[in-house]
Amino acid sequence: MSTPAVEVTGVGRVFGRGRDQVTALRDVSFQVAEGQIVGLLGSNGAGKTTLTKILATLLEPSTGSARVFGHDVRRELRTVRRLTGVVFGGDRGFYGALSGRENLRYFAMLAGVGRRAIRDKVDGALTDVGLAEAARRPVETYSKGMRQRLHIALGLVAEPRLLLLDEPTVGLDPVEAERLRGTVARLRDTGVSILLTSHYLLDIERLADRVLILSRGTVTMDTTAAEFARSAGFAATVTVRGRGPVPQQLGASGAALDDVEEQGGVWTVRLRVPEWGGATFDRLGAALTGLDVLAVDVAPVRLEDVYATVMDRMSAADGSTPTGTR
Ligand SMILES: Nc1ncnc2c1ncn2[C@@H]1O[C@H](COP(=O)(O)OP(=O)(O)OP(=O)(O)O)[C@@H](O)[C@H]1O
Repeated sequence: MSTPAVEVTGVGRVFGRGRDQVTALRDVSFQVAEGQIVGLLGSNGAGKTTLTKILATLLEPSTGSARVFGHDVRRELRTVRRLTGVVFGGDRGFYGALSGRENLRYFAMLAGVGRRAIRDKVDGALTDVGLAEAARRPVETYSKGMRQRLHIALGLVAEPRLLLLDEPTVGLDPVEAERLRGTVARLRDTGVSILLTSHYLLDIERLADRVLILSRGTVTMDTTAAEFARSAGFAATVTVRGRGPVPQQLGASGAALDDVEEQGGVWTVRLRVPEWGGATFDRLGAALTGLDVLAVDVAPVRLEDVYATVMDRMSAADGSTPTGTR
C-alpha cells in the first residue's frame, strides 16, 4: 500500500494556559489515502481550521503526530510545505497592486517551483481557472471568486500532492462557487489528494469520497460519502399532490410518512423512501392507484438532510446543540 497523503495520529491541540485554556483538538486520528478527497465537516469551533493549519505547518500539534506523505509536519517542515498547497477561503494572500500573473509567479517561486516550470505553467494555469483575460489586471480589481480561482491556479502551478482547502467557496455567489467546484474536480482528476473543509454541503456532495465529522475537537464519524448519505436512513423524498380526500394508504407503500398538508381541496403528502428501486416504485404506484394525483416529485436525499439528521442524533446523545453548517 502506498504511503497515505495524510496520517494524523492522536493529535491534540491546546491554546492558552490556565483558566483561559481551550482544547481545540483531542486525540484526533485519521488518514487520507493518496488521490482521495476527504470532506471535513463540523460545527463552528469544532477544530477544523486548527487541524488544517497543523497540516499546513502553520501550527504545531500539542500532542500526537501528523504526517504528509510520511513526512512529519514538525520535523520536516520544508518537505511538507513543498508537497502541500493551501487555499483558505476569503481574501487572504496575494498583493493587490500586482497583477494575477505577477502574484502567481511570485507565490509559485515561494512555494519552491523552479523558474522553468513557472515560465511553462503560469499562463496555462490562468487559462485553466478562467483568468486568462484578467491575468494582467491588478488583483485588487478582482472579485472574491476570481481571487479564489487564483489560489487554485497557484495549486496548479505548484503541483502540490496534497491540497488543503478551507472553505474555498465561502462568500462566493452560486455561479462562482460552482465554477470553483469544477476547477477542484479537475484538479482531483490529476490525482491530487484533498482535505476539504466546508460549511457548504454542496461542496462535499460534489467533491468528497469520504466524510469526517469533527465535533468538539474529536472525530465522531469517519465514513465513505455513500455511507454517510445512507446514514440519514432514507434515500429519497417523494412528494405527491392530489385532489379529493387525503389518502390514508400511502404509508403502505413502504415509505415513511413525513408530512401531510391540505389546502383548498388539494393535499400534499411527503414520504421518505428508505431505498430507491423498482420494488419501492411498484408499491408506491399501487398505493397511488385510484387517487386523483396532480403531481409526483422525487428528490434524492440531500447531504443537508443527512448532516442535520446525524447532528441531531449526536446532540441527542450528548445533550449539545449543533450549530453552523448551512
Ligand atoms: N489562536 C487561538 N487562540 C485561542 N483559541 C483558539 C485559537 N484558534 C482557535 N481557537 C479555539 O479552538 C477551537 C477550534 O477552533 P477552529 O477555528 O479550529 O474551529 P473551526 O471548526 O474551524 O470553526 P469554524 O467553523 O467556526 O471556522 C475554538 O474553540 C476556537 O475558539
